[in-house]
Amino acid sequence: MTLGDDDEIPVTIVSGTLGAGKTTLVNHVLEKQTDHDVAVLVNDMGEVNVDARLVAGADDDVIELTNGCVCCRLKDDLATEVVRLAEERSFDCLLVEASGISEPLPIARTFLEEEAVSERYRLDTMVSVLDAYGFWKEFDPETERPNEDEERGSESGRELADVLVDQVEFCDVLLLNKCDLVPEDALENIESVVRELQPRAGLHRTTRSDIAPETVLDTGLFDFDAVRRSAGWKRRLAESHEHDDHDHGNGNAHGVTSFCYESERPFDPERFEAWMDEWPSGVYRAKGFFLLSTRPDTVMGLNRAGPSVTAGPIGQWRDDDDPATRLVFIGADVEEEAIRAQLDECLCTDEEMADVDAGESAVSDPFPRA
Ligand SMILES: Nc1nc2c(ncn2[C@@H]2O[C@H](COP(=O)(O)OP(=O)(O)OP(=O)(O)O)[C@@H](O)[C@H]2O)c(=O)[nH]1
Repeated sequence: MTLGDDDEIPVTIVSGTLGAGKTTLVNHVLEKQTDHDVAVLVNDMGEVNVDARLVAGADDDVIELTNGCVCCRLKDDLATEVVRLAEERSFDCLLVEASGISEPLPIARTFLEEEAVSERYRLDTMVSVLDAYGFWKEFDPETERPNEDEERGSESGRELADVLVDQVEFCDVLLLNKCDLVPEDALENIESVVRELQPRAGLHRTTRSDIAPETVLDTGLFDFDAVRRSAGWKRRLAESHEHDDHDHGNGNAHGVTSFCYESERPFDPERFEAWMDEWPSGVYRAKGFFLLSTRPDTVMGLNRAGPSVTAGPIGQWRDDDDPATRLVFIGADVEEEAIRAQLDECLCTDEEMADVDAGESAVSDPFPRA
């Protein structure tokens, strides 16, 4: 059955480099939109899809695709899931959040070329969330780099920059995010570089991806013919066909590796905070949630991307939850075994647990309260 234009569900694909602010944007849109019933599909590269939990209202409206990159390894899953979604429930917009290592073009192709998908969906808006702070450091040779950049390693930095160029080139709406961290003159420079790469897109400066939902939902902005005419698109389309054959779904794409630390035993707040202050080299992205001995009922969230760190309560564990720490670490040359051992050292000992249970613990809890 071929559906008419009006029946096709508009699709917004949100892409952007690791930690740029994609989940923040999705949450923002879900919170603020009133005109549309939005379904969300999130893809995360770790074995645990912490993004699904970090998206507000994650219960019913968020579909997860885990343990791979939606642009290659999970491509068939993506097609199957979105077709199933359209058959099972009615909604009037689909928001796809790609993992920070996904390239947007192969995802777009699923919506354009897979018949079962394209007869139900209409590719509507390609959104790129750009980490203006990261872009500033990557492209401005004058910039004095903070220590953490040296930790990232130049090779992976270069490869990530390639992905970034793709993301700037093929989008309809571009959020220049994290503007709070970048000085005005640098922002002007970035804007002019971005304009050269992509004169067609609507460019918006944002902090915490704060933008009106109608800027990214059902905009009608995606224009395949215009995009196809650009030389870059043809080249990338050819490359992305080749790219189908290789798998970068095991957390080793673009020189980036990841692992997930899990434990049902809570952290001692003082030791865990001290460990966070030290921070392991090579890790430039971390996210997920953790247990603290002092707050057994609270879901504590950790989100770190470059200089942005938040660690604090994000909710209460529910009855059907399985409380545990699940932290995903992403970076270049990440020393997984050493980090696991350090985190194990932060876990409460049996004695400390007994003190906490008996209400006799003298430990201080430096983390923020709700
Ligand atoms: N200072 C600052 N921090 C921000 C801004 N936007 C997002 N963040 C923080 O950056 C971190 C990463 O944001 P997310 O929305 O999780 O990023 P993401 O693109 O979904 O990350 P991945 O899915 O891992 O690629 C979080 O700690 C956010 O609170 C911003 O405009 N300014």
